[in-house]
Amino acid sequence: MNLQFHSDREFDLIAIGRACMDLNAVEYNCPMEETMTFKKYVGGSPANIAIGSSKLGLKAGFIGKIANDQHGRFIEQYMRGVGVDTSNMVIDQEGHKTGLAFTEIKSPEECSILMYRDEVADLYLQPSEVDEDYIKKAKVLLVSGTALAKSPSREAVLKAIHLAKKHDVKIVFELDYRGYTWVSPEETSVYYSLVAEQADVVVGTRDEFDVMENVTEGSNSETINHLFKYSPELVVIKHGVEGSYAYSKSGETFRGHAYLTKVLKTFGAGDSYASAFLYALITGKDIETALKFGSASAAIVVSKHSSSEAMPTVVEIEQLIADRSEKAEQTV
Ligand SMILES: Nc1ncnc2c1ncn2[C@@H]1O[C@H](COP(=O)(O)OP(=O)(O)OP(=O)(O)O)[C@@H](O)[C@H]1O
Ligand SMILES: O=C(O)C[C@@H](O)[C@H](O)C(=O)CO
Repeated sequence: MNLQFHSDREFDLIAIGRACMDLNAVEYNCPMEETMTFKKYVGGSPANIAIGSSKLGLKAGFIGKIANDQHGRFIEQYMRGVGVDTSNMVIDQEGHKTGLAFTEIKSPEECSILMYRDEVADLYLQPSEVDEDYIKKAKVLLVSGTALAKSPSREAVLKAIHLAKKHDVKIVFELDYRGYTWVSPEETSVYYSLVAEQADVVVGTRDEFDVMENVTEGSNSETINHLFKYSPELVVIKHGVEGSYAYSKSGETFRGHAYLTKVLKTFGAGDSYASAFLYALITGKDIETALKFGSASAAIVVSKHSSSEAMPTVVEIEQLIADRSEKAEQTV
């Protein structure tokens, strides 16, 4: 199965949501309380996905609001530097700040993120700041679930989805759940369901789908039975190091295996997976190959320090896939 995209669009992918800053612990295997140094990177799931896609050679754009200060300028310059179109990044004029994510690397298996997201600029994106002429130039609109957490960003995203539908832009909904920003699980479930039912592709972890359904320990079959009654053509459910599944509306199931690697930290897996998975789909590869691309990209990023700067090239991804399939052949 291959998804079909418009071939005549200027942008392969436009992401909407937050562009923030990651402050990653420089000391490994150390609790946050004792960590003294942090290295800054651009962060925020949709920004990471735009950066990852651009490094893979896609033409990526970004819609979001950034702070009118040194941090906001750092983010815009970095994203422009890696080839992301930043013409539709809006500079906040009301004193809102850049969202921060401090990461703790207690051990490769025990990582956590401490988020500072009060009054963050990204959640103040206004519907009037979403431009129809920009959206209609895209093959894919990548929507981050966190951008639905508060108004006016919520309405800005709903407008972008409406415009994407109007211009036949494929909507990819990355659930990207960050509990901290939401008022209640019920509220999250309402907005996640609303957007997932309108999307063409929905991507998330099993836990995030449970949040969408407001259940504990939901099942993949119930998730797809529900979503395939609506717009989605493809649903991707990730299970961490256990790998991932892609389900098509036509009834096929594809399994993606994680590539085991020397893990430095676990965060960044989801964003690198999404950018390489989408790269493969948009460039016409089949779902099995897209799953391999996503898994290989994630394996590369979890072995490195950052989420954004560590995003791999196509050559690195293809090399890892080739090395592992050669090894698998040797062990048969
Ligand atoms: N420890 C690991 N080693 C190798 N690959 C991994 C590891 N953890 C995750 N992956 C790969 O990354 C994919 C996505 O991981 P996961 O399900 O943890 O997503 P996520 O929770 O969205 O990630 P994040 O931690 O960035 O939020 C997995 O399907 C797997 O292919
Ligand atoms: O999404 C965030 O706001 C934080 C990310 O930038 C961070 O690198 C991460 O969690 C990636 O999964």
